[in-house]
Amino acid sequence: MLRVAVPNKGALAGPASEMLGEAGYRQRHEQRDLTVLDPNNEVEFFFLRPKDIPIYVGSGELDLGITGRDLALDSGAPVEEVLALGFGGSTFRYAAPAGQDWKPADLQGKRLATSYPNLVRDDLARQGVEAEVIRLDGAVEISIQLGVADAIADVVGSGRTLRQHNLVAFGDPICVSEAVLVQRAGSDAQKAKSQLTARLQGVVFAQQYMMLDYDCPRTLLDKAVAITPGLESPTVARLADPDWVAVRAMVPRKKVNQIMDELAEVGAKAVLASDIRSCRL
Ligand SMILES: Nc1ncnc2c1ncn2[C@@H]1O[C@H](COP(=O)(O)OP(=O)(O)OP(=O)(O)O)[C@@H](O)[C@H]1O
Ligand SMILES: O=P(O)(O)OC[C@H]1O[C@H](OP(=O)(O)OP(=O)(O)O)[C@H](O)[C@@H]1O
Ligand SMILES: [Mg+2]
Repeated sequence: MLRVAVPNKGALAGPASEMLGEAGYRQRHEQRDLTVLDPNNEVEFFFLRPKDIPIYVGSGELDLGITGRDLALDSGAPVEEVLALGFGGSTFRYAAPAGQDWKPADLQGKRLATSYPNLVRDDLARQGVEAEVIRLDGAVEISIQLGVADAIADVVGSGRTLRQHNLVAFGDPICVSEAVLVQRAGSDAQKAKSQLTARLQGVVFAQQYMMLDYDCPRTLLDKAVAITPGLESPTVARLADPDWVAVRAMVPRKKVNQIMDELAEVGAKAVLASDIRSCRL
């Protein structure tokens, strides 16, 4: 039985469970359930705090876990990334009161509040800056106005929380994070682990691509295929009208509208874009 850790709360919990559901795994119905058995797939899921997940996986108690890259690094646990999952994207940054042009060197001798003390200490050491690191559990952005810190290092998503507290981020991001699937560093390749990884990879990939279908005059096919080369090569099917063909190709989701414009420009008709739920390449 494969044992897999999944975030039980916070920013990663919902998307992680959705992705596992999309990959065909049974997920919990009750928010409070701490375990779910999926006997058909021979997997047991453990719903844990995302911060604790690297500890369980690093100790070898659990085979795989979903957590944030930033949390995995801060934990210092011996885990390695198997797959980046494409959700929970954030940066981890220094921030301080607006109105001054802050640089990391300005942190010398200052009090710096954070929930990720190891990540911060490592970065300060790399930059040769000595600062007092104050460890807080959350709501770090308020610590400056409450007088316990001069600057912070915290997760930035949309940037809204920083703006609300009149703080500005500065310096290069300490970490560019997203949700990741981790295993114990150096652990063996195992069939059950590879199967779960491949299924998640299929969902991650499907979310990055869309399927395009369109009709195209046979004389313009080469131009259209150059716009939508597909992964291997697009599928081209005959239509009842011998002068026309139907084309089907996967395209990167981010470029889909631009590609549809280009196809329309070369003379394609009935251009349809649809979501892909999962795929195996
Ligand atoms: N606003 C956000 N946008 C994107 N990712 C975020 C955001 N907030 C947190 N994350 C990511 O989610 C992970 C952990 O955050 P989460 O809020 O789930 O845990 P936590 O803050 O430790 O728990 P708690 O909320 O109970 O204190 C990190 O990897 C972080 O990068
Ligand atoms: O840039 P934004 O989109 O505003 O998001 C960033 C905020 O989100 C997270 O907080 P969370 O909700 O996890 O609360 P916490 O501080 O208690 O962990 C993070 O710690 C920041 O405070
Ligand atoms: Mg949080």
